[in-house]
Amino acid sequence: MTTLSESTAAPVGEVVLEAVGLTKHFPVRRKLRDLFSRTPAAVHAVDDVSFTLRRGKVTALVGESGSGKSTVARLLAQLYPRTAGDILLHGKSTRVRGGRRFRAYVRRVQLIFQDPFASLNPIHTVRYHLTRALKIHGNAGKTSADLEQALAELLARVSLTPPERYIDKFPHELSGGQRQRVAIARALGADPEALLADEPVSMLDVSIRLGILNLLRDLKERLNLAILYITHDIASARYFADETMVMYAGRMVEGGDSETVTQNPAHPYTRLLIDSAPDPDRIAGVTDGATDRGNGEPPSLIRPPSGCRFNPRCPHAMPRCTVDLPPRLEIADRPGHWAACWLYDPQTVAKEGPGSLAGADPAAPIPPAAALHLAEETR
Ligand SMILES: Nc1ncnc2c1ncn2[C@@H]1O[C@H](COP(=O)(O)OP(=O)(O)OP(=O)(O)O)[C@@H](O)[C@H]1O
Repeated sequence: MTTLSESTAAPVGEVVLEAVGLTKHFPVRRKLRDLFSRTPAAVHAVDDVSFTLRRGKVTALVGESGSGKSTVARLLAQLYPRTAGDILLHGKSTRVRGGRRFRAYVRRVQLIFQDPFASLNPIHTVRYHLTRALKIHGNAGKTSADLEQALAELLARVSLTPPERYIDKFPHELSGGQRQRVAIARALGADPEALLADEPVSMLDVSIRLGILNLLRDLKERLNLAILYITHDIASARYFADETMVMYAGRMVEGGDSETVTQNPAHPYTRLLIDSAPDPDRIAGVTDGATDRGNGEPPSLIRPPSGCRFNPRCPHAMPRCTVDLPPRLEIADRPGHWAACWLYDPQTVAKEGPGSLAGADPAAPIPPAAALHLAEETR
C-alpha cells in the first residue's frame, strides 16, 4: 500500500495558495504620550502583500532581516490572524483559528522552520515524530505493517536510508542536515500540496545547504509541491526558485522569474541586495546577514516612511517617492517582471529625474532594467 501520493494528478502550475493584499500589524504597547494620538501604534510588519504559489514551482521571498518574510509564512500557515487581506486555498477564502478546520488546512499547507533542533522535540525519536504526523493526518494506514511502510517511505523520500539506521534515533544523535531532513519528512507525513520553508538552510553548515535545497527541488518535482522558499540570500533564490519576489520593510518591491530578477534587477533595493551579497554564483558560500551591509538602515516599521519605504536609502529617489506609494509597474524586459518603483513611470522620471530628491545621488548608476526601460520610453 502506498500511503502518500507519489505523483499527483494536479497539473504543474495549478494555483494552490494565494496571498491577496495580505497585511499584518502588531499592536505595540502605548506610551503615556501616545494615549492622545488617534491611531494606536503598531509594527507594520506586512503590508499589502500579494503572490501566488503554484504546483511544481518554487517561489522565493527574499529580503533582509526584519522585512516581514517570516510573518508572511506564519500568516499563510494560519498561525497569526491577519489584519487585512485574504488567503485563498484553491481560490477559496480561508480563515481558520484552531480546531478541525485548522487541521484540514495544515494537511494541505505545511510549514518548515529554520532551526530543526528547535522544531524537533529532543525527548522523542524520529519514529515518534513521523508516526505522529502520519496519524494526525490520517496517512498511517490500518495495520502496523502499513505504518512501518509509510515510515520507511517518508525516510526514503528525504534520503535517510536505510530507514532502520535513522528511525529510532533521537534528534541529538543526528547532524543538523539530517534533523532538517526529518523535519521535512514530518511535513511530508501530511501529504501536503504546499510547503512553506522559512529559511530552511540558514542554520545549517554551509557544506550541507545545497543538499537540502536539492532535496526540496527533487520533492517539488516528484510530489508536484508548491514551495515558498523564504531566504535573505538572493543568490540561492536564483539557483533554486522559479520565481523570486523581493520584500523591503513589509512591502513587496519586485517580482518576476528568478533569472530576470537576479540578473537584471529593476528595483534599486534588489540591486543593493545583489551588490552586497558576497558572491552570487557561489550558493554554498552564502553567509548569514550578508545582505544587511547595505548603505543605511531599514526604517522603523512603527512609523514607516511615506511613499516608497526605500526612499531614505535610495540613491535615485525623486520628490514623488517620499509622497506617493509606487504601484507595481511592468518592466519591459520580460513578461511578468514588475517593480514598485517610480523609476518605471516615464512621466515621473521626465518631470523630476532620477536622484532629484535632496540628498539623493543623480549621478548614481541606475539599475540596468531602468536604463533599458528609459531608453525604450525615449526612443
Ligand atoms: N509577534 C510580534 N510582535 C511584534 N512585532 C513583531 C512580531 N513578530 C514580528 N514582529 C516585527 O515585525 C517585523 C517583521 O518581522 P519578521 O520576523 O517577519 O521579519 P523577517 O524578514 O522574517 O526577519 P528575520 O529574517 O530576521 O526572521 C520586525 O520588525 C519584527 O520585529
